[in-house]
Amino acid sequence: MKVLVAEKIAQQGIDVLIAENLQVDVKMDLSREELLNVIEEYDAIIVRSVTKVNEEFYKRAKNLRVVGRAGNGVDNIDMEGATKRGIIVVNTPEANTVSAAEHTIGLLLSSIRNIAQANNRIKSRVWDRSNLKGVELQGKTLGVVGLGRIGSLVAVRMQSFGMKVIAYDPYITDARFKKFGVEKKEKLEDLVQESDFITVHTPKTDETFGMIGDEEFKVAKKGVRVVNCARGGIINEEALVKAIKEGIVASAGIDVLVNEPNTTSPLLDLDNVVLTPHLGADTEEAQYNVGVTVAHEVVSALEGDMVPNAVNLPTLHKNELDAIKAYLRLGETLGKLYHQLEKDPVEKVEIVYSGEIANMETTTVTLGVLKGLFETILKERVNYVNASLIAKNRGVDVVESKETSEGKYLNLIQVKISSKYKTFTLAGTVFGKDDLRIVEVNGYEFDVAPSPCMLVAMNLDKPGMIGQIGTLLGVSKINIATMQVSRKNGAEWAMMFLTVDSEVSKESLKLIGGLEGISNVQFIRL
Ligand SMILES: NC(=O)C1=CN([C@@H]2O[C@H](COP(=O)(O)OP(=O)(O)OC[C@H]3O[C@@H](n4cnc5c(N)ncnc54)[C@H](O)[C@@H]3O)[C@@H](O)[C@H]2O)C=CC1
Ligand SMILES: O=C(O)CCC(=O)C(=O)O
Repeated sequence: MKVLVAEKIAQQGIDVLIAENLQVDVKMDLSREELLNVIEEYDAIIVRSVTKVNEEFYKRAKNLRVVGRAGNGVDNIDMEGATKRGIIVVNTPEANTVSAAEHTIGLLLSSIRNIAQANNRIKSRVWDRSNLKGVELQGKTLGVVGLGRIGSLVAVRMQSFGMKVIAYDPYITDARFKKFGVEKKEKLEDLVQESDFITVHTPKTDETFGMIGDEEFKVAKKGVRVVNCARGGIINEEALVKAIKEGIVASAGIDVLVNEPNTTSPLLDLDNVVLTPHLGADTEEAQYNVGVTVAHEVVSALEGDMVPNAVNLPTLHKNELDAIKAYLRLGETLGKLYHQLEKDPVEKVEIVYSGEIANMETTTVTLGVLKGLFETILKERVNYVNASLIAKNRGVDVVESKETSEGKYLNLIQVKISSKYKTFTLAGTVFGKDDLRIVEVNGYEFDVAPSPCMLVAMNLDKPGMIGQIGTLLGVSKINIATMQVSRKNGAEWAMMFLTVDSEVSKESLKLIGGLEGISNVQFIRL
C-alpha cells in the first residue's frame, strides 16, 4: 500500500511506515495541481495544517482510505466528505498540546514585555530602553476561552505566575473548572469584561470563528492583552487591528492567521503585536510525538483495525478498545450472517446488549453490526466510518438497548433485524477473552464457533437427514469440521449449522438443496 507524506513530519514517523513495508513517498513541495494529479495512486495521505483535504481533493483521491493529520486541529479536512466515502481521518490530539500551551505562554510573555521588539532594536545595533516598558502578570486576571486540553494546561501553568484564572467554556462540566482551579464564567461577555489578558483555545467552528470581535472589544478593559495560538480568526483580525489602533488592546501574541501562509496581514505592521508563523507545535518533542503517533495510526487504519484517535469514529481510549475488540468481531459476524441467510430488505436493526457488554461503550459494536450487515450486499466500501450513514441513507432505523441483568450467558449480543414482513433474530456471545459463539439463529439455539466457511440448511426433523448431507459433501471432497442441529419447540423443521474446511460450489449446494427433506441451503462466508 502507498502512503503520501505531503507535509513535513519527523523522520521517525516515516521510519515507522517503512518498517511496516508500506511504500512511502515524501513529497512536500507538490503544487495543488500536482497533488490532485497524483493522489489517486495513494491509500493514505499524511498532512499537517496546510493541505486542504476537501471535496475537490476527495473526487480525485479514488483509492484513499486514510487521512492522517499529523497534529490536532482538523479544520483543513472536510469530515463529511471523508465519512461518506468511508475514509478514516486520524489525528494526534494529545501529541502537541504541551508545546502549544508553552508557545501560548511564550507569546504572552513576549508581547507584554516587548521582548521581540527589544530584540529587533538591539540587533539593529541600537541600545535604547525607551518605550519598551511592560506589565507584570502577578495579581492580574487571565481569561481562557476554551478549557480543553491546551486551555487547561495554560490555565494551570499561569496560576504559578500568581494570576487569577477565569474561563468560558459552555461545553464542559463544572467539575473540570474546579479540577483546574479556574473560575467559571457563564457568559463570554463576563470573561471579556473581567480579564486583563485573554487567550483563546477553542477549535475553529462556525460558533468560534470571530467570537472575539468588535462587540467584545467594546466591553473589554482598556489595555487588555490577547493571545491566539489556536486558529486564525477566532479573534477577528480586522477588529483586533482596530482595537489595537484605538488603544483598547495593548498587545497581542499571534501564532495563527485566517489565511496561511501570510506575509501581508495588517497585524504585521503593528509594533505591539508579536507574531510567529504557526509554530505552536514546532518543538522537537511535539514533532517526534506527532510523527510517530500519526504513523502508527495510519498503519492500524490501513490494516483495518480500530484506531483510538479516529476523528470520524466514536472516541475510544486504548483500554476501552482492547476490552471490546472481541465484541466488535462478534457484532460484525452477526451482521454478516443476515443477508447470507435472508433476502428481505431491512427496515430496522435492533441490537440488545446484555450482561457485562451492557456496561461497556457499545456504539462502536453497533457500527460493527451495521458494517457486517451492509458489506455483504454493497459494492461500495463499507466500514466503521460510514456504516451508520449508509444505514441512515437506506432508511434503516437502528436502535440500541441494554439489559444489565445476566441471563443464560455472561454476555450476549442479540440482533433483531426487521423487514416489512418479519423479524429475523441472531445472537452471539464471547467466552473467555475472545472465543466467539453464535448461540441463536432465528429462534434455533446453537453453540457454533464462527468459521470462514459455513453451511446452513433447514432439514425435516426425521432420521437420515444428516447422513445424506455428509455423504454428498464427502463426494464433493469437502471436509466437515463441525456440525450441529437445532430443534425449535417441536417444529417440523430443524436447522443445521456446519463449519467446513473449504468453499462449497454452487453445484454441490444445488445437489444438497435437491435432497429430500432439505431446504434453504446457504453457504456462508465470514
Ligand atoms: N498553534 C498551533 O500550532 C496549535 C494549535 N492548536 C489549536 O488549539 C486549539 C485547542 O486545541 P485543544 O485544546 O487540543 O482542543 P480541545 O478540543 O481539547 O479543547 C477545545 C475546547 O474548546 C471548547 N469550546 C468549543 N466551542 C466553544 C465555544 N463556542 N466557546 C467556548 N469554548 C468552546 C470545547 O468545549 C473544548 O473544551 C484548537 O483550535 C487546535 O487546533 C492545537 C495544537 C497546536
Ligand atoms: O504544526 C502543525 O502542523 C500545526 C499544528 C496545529 O495547529 C495543530 O496541531 O492543530
